[in-house]
Amino acid sequence: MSRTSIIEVRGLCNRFGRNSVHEDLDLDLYRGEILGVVGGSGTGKSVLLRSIVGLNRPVAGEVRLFGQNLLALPAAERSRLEQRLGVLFQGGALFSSLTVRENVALPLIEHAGLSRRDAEELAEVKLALSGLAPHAGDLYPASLSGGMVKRVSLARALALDPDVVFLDEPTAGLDPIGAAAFDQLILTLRNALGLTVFMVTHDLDSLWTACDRIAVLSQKRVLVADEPAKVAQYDDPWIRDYFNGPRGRAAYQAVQES
Ligand SMILES: Nc1ncnc2c1ncn2[C@@H]1O[C@H](COP(=O)(O)OP(=O)(O)OP(=O)(O)O)[C@@H](O)[C@H]1O
Repeated sequence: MSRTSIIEVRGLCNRFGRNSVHEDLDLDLYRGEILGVVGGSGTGKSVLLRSIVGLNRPVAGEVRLFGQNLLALPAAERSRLEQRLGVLFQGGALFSSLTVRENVALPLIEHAGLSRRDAEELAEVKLALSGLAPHAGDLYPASLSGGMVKRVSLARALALDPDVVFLDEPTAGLDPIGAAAFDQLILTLRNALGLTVFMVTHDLDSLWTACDRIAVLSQKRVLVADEPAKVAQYDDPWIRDYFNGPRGRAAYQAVQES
């Protein structure tokens, strides 16, 4: 099957003072895939995500989105391109003073120029798509469960009909049933909407259940990016411990039995 790369990261370098996070990192994201990004704590998974969506300026390298070098574009074109990306941040990053409906409507008002009324109507559609009950729109973020926060954040990430969604640890803090339901939601949305998904995760169940490929960050670069079964066999001490430790084996077994 031929694959179309819609995001190409080449020679990416990120440094914060003396802390070198990425050196010469390459990665492709293919149209329609769910890519899981894993690595030890502090290996730069979130910094990579932020570099691709334009929230972190790398010291060197290229990020090509849909064939265009993001970092070389004038601000207006860059912003247009960035609107084809939706982001679900760790913790949700919802505005606490706005209702759920207003949170999801905001990007539609600010970036798509919709009236408040139209934006709120469309927000309801996105909330339903993310598996939330109709009354959820009236709630404020403080009264939501962890699973609901993730779903509202997903609805907001989907507000502008992005081609690609970036999920930063979407199942962190959810109980196993909530996490499994979220994995299924991501799979359903990818299949129904043709989304491409970049998912930073520590969740072994998500990796085996939802991901087409896994990229492992180690030693400041992508050590390997391949199908889950191939990555699990890769000869590297961190990968061996991660996939073949008790939790890794249990997650693999659960997927085999399902
Ligand atoms: N804005 C920043 N200023 C300075 N250092 C930063 C900044 N953002 C990230 N870092 C550093 O970059 C490194 C990678 O951070 P990052 O959050 O990407 O790691 P991660 O792989 O996502 O970790 P975790 O799995 O623990 O969430 C860390 O050493 C972090 O301290």
